[in-house]
Amino acid sequence: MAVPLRALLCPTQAPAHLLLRAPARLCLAGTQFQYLVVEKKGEKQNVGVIQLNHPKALNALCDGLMNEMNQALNDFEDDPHIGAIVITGSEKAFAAGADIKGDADQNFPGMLRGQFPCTLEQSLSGQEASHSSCEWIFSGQWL
Ligand SMILES: C/C=C/C(=O)SCCNC(=O)CCNC(=O)[C@H](O)C(C)(C)COP(=O)(O)OP(=O)(O)OC[C@H]1O[C@@H](n2cnc3c(N)ncnc32)[C@H](O)[C@@H]1OP(=O)(O)O
Repeated sequence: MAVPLRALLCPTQAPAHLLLRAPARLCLAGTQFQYLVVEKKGEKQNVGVIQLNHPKALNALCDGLMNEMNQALNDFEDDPHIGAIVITGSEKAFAAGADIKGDADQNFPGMLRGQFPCTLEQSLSGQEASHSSCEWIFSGQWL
């Protein structure tokens, strides 16, 4: 017996109109995101939105967040349906910069000398070098 596709994707008893209107919250490539909310938005579902989601620490860029960001960016870049990627923050802050609590042995001069674990920067510069068809949009500002 054929199984409806929606039953495979959303095996819940929620009413159909809720299933259709619910945002497409993603676990890209099976990844569970702890520090990000990752969604496809837009009429054509072709805008990848990555929201930093560690508001208790003002979205400080800890290793976990940066690794997840790298994963989400790569997954969107590999998705031929995505034409733009938006990176946004929380209500209070976009991001408070490097995680100065998690990396207790880090200090500002050290970070500036290049010890900052900036996988995002690596990812962005890598994408620039590739033939990416995505536009990048950052929403918000650093504190
Ligand atoms: C190469 C790159 C280098 C860099 O990025 S250097 C920059 C590093 N960032 C900073 O130095 C900013 C440090 N944070 C602050 O100065 C202040 O925050 C703000 C002015 C941004 C905001 O102040 P307020 O509105 O009073 O918030 P709050 O109570 O200080 O912070 C709320 C919670 O967020 C945690 N937090 C804030 N910034 C960071 C951070 N950068 N790394 C880790 N945690 C951070 C705090 O500790 C606290 O949490 P809790 O309530 O549990 O104590």
